[in-house]
Amino acid sequence: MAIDLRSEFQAPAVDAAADAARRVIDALVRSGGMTDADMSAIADRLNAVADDLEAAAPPVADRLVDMWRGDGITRHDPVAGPENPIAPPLEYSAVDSRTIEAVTTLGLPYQGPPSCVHGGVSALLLDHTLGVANGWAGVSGMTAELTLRYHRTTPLFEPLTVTARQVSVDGRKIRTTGEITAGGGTCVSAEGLFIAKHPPRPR
Ligand SMILES: CCCCCCCC(=O)SCCNC(=O)CCNC(=O)[C@H](O)C(C)(C)COP(=O)(O)OP(=O)(O)OC[C@H]1O[C@@H](n2cnc3c(N)ncnc32)[C@H](O)[C@@H]1OP(=O)(O)O
Repeated sequence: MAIDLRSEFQAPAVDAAADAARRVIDALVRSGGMTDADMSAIADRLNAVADDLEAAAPPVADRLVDMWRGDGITRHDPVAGPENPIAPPLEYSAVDSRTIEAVTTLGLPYQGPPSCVHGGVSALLLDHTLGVANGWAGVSGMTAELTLRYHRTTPLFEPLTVTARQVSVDGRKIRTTGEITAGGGTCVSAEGLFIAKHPPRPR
């Protein structure tokens, strides 16, 4: 049975605000200049929201400590972080003791070729997912090499499955593979070399 890999910490109101920001980003990209909305007024309203947030935000050093509390999966990262509006976010489940997966559908903010996912976004999703698979398997590290093969374009607006599996651990060298599939076919495959080393968590 799939195991949900969410962080031990939850903050539903923060996640709801990040979801709202994702909607705003998506709607802005979708609108562009083809809108009857008063974009100057919208810019004023969005800046007012940012003013409120900035006025109440903690010092960055304090927030960094908060971001890195606990030892499990993070909530702030740009791939799976529910509190980071640039994350889709992916929601991981464990497939087995060394394999994880997430299903996501990406929209216009992540576009590269027409109606397709940007190759750099695919690389981001895979790098992070390989890293999380390592954490799940029990030995993790930093990306030293990431080799990607783009087999076919990765569609927007369709469910994508992002999978990663830790293949081997040899001393400090961790080898991990992954792929993004759509409709059962492989769009992007990845091979990563990770070195078991971690910058200290801010405390
Ligand atoms: C849960 C969260 C998941 C997050 C996943 C996200 C992943 C990331 O984004 S990590 C950020 C991106 N990566 C980085 O910034 C890494 C930057 N690089 C570094 O910090 C270092 O070069 C690092 C850690 C990779 C290796 O440094 P260091 O610990 O000094 O390794 P070092 O002692 O030189 O080498 C150890 C072994 O690895 C090998 N190695 C190191 N780097 C590489 C490389 N790029 N390619 C091939 N082999 C390498 C060495 O040859 C050596 O092998 P051997 O033991 O056989 O001689």
